[in-house]
Amino acid sequence: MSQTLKFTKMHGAGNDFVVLDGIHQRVALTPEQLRFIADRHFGIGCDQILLVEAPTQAGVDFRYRIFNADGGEVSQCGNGARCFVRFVHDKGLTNKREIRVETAAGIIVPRLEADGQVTVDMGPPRFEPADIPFVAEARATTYVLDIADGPVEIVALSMGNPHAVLETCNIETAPVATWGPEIERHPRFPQRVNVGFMQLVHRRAIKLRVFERGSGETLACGTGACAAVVAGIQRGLLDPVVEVQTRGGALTIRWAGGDAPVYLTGPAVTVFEGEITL
Ligand SMILES: N[C@H](CCC[C@H](N)C(=O)O)C(=O)O
Repeated sequence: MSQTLKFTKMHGAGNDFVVLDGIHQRVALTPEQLRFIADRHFGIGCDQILLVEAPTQAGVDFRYRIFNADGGEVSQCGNGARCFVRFVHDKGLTNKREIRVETAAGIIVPRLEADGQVTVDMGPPRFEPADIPFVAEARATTYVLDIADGPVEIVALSMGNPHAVLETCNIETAPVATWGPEIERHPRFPQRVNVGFMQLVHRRAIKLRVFERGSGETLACGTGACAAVVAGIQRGLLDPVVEVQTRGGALTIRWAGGDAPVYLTGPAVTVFEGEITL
């Protein structure tokens, strides 16, 4: 039985999404159909598919589900959260400029700013290996991971999704294409991992490239930007407010440390509307 779905194509700093309203249309997609939608040659093309649903709990405005280009459902997407609030506001699904959104990783609070940027309370980072998840004897600030090219030092943490952050001295020549897929699937990350390569510019700016779990290298990764700044602050290398320069644009991350939430600010852009029959 074929289905025709209305969609909106959006991006946050070049991390691009197909956004589906699952409230006013029935959306039931298999992993194969999700992969087709994400395919940049045979489908629409995107890094992730975002599904807007009615909330399942009180005190929340919407539910937000995220699917990577490989068809797998995941629990958090920072750039997507910014596009989410722009979508529901522009589609008249809410007149609120700040909304509470239920995700598989917990509640997030995106807010439309007066200047058109969007700020998201992404919640606090989590460092316990079991929460990431990451196989380690005990929690540590950094870990040594054995890969084909030898041991590499990483910071491992969760922003509601798993992240490994490495430091590089040159973001342009960093081995994203080789170390990225190897670390993504490293056996110490039982649910795989997003792999960030961070170059320090100064205490209030970094450059970042991310090989994303389930999607490959993207032009920007919101939770990856959060994870990289948290890792830098944890290691005493960064101040509490940092500009993250990605290939798709600039994001701003704020974190006061400890159990404080991480705030992500950046753009959310609607590119076009369309329909697809599956
Ligand atoms: N690839 C991520 C999901 C999308 C995250 C990224 N697009 C963001 O903006 O945070 C994962 O598998 O956890």
